[in-house]
Amino acid sequence: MYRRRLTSLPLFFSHFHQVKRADQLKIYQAFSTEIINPVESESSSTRNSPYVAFVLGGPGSGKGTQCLKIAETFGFEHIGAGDLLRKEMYSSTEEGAMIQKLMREGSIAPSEVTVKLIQKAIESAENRKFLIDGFPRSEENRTAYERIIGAEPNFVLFFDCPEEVMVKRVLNRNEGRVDDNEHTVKERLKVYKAVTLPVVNHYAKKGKLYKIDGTGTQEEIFERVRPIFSSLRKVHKSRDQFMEEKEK
Ligand SMILES: Nc1ncnc2c1ncn2[C@@H]1O[C@H](COP(=O)(O)OP(=O)(O)OP(=O)(O)O)[C@@H](O)[C@H]1O
Ligand SMILES: O=c1ccn([C@@H]2O[C@H](COP(=O)(O)O)[C@@H](O)[C@H]2O)c(=O)[nH]1
Ligand SMILES: [Mg+2]
Repeated sequence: MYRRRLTSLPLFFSHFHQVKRADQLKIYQAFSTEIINPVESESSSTRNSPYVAFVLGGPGSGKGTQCLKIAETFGFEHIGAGDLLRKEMYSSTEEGAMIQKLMREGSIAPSEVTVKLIQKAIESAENRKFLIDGFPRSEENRTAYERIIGAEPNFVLFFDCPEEVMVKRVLNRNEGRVDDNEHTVKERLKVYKAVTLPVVNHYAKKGKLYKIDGTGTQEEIFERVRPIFSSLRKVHKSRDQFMEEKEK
């Protein structure tokens, strides 16, 4: 009854119109944000389990920049997988040296290492709503997360951006990152196309992907992201109201 009532709410879809693509995948179009079969995952109905959005996109697509805005506006905890690994990298352990080498090469760290760091970050946060930025980067990362954490993400944001725009942004970043150079960016792009895009496709097929146009100014992009999170707020408000009524 509870689920039926929830799924009948016209929440996600009220300001999106449905269109059909040539490949017959149903998509929902809102401004320039594509929402591919959005569904509230089963696990999100458990009130105390963490609410997780993965944030994917190529190097320099603006994941970190948009995550900061989302976190500030909508009260999510921002976990940057790359940030966790960078912290580890400076820890002068053997693992740190291994991570530095991988980052310089633009390769992906072992799943066990990244997932354990993410797990620790989730467990030590008071917040229960998370943006996991830059993860999973491979199908193997994805299955390791599901196995270790025991859950799928509630949904996935994907910042879609042309290669030349991403490269320009990365090379202008100027934050002293070991991987912000022409050689590593090329390698990262290869890895992104070969290994990360299949993960994006996986979530599109599962109806969990929000594809966002990652071009334009930071503010323009955030206005494409905003309706997704505003809709979630409405979902949770309605759910809380429903539970309160039920408990009366
Ligand atoms: N819309 C934008 N227009 C111009 N510059 C941007 C835009 N969004 C982000 N930037 C800048 O581009 C650089 C890369 O952005 P950001 O770090 O958010 O990308 P990212 O997807 O997290 O990249 P990475 O995967 O390498 O961590 C940063 O210097 C950021 O300030
Ligand atoms: O899940 C992950 C995330 C990151 N890495 C490594 O870190 C760099 C930088 O990551 P950003 O998300 O762009 O900050 C990335 O190129 C990988 O080398 C990883 O291995 N696994
Ligand atoms: Mg980043």
